[in-house]
Amino acid sequence: MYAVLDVRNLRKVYDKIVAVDDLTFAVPGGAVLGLLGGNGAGKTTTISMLLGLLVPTSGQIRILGEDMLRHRFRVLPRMNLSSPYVDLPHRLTARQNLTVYGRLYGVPDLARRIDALAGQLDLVDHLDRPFGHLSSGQKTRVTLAKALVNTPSVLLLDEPTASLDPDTADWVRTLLKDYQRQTGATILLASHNMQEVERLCDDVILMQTGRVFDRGSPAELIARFGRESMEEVFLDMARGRGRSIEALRKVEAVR
Ligand SMILES: Nc1ncnc2c1ncn2[C@@H]1O[C@H](COP(=O)(O)OP(=O)(O)OP(=O)(O)O)[C@@H](O)[C@H]1O
Repeated sequence: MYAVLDVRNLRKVYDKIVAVDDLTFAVPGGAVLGLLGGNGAGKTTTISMLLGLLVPTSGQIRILGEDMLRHRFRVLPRMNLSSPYVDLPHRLTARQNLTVYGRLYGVPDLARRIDALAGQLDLVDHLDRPFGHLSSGQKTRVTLAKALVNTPSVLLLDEPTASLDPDTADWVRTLLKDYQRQTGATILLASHNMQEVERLCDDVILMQTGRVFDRGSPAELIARFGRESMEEVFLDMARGRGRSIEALRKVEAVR
């Protein structure tokens, strides 16, 4: 099957820290892949390399068939990102910020698109307020509107519901799932929120210190770890109780 995201042997070393080590995965069109790992596992570094914000130490990245290290500007118009690390100019209003991004992406009928997103993300009353005056949850929703403004085919979500209250986080997850179903977008979701991963992801890579610890659908991982939820799977990995994919391969090789 054609992989919209195709990552091979990706590695990133910062000075002496190996942040991402031999990461390989492929995501078919329309799937949602979760990158799940604790603090410092390498999730944000991976997303930054996929977008071309960071140059990998080694490895290959193809997105929508293009080699990102050579031709990322062919693909970036069809991608977008939501991240708590994205800060928008504080003096511009939410609407002005979304207008700047919408124009950069050449979004047709932009005013209407912004109004529609504001409706979906409960931002109507905040559109004309300076971004810097918004609460952190309101800012997160503006950065989500920014991530959807160009109706991306590939959406990278780094902790998309960080700083949202549980109710808002819940309907934002529904909105993202609906977006994915309606547009067929391919989504990479980095998170340490287990509910989010269980709800949104078809496939999950458990990452630990830059490496793949295990991979499967939430149901497969829960069954393999003999647990009842992804929360328990995550705690097993964090406490060194699960089996890494390398260990699983060795077991399979012996059989
Ligand atoms: N600019 C940098 N310079 C040096 N080391 C870095 C840099 N950015 C990240 N690192 C290191 O790389 C490793 C991976 O960090 P990364 O931010 O990718 O993890 P993460 O999985 O996104 O973590 P979190 O859940 O805490 O956001 C960490 O050990 C971190 O300290």
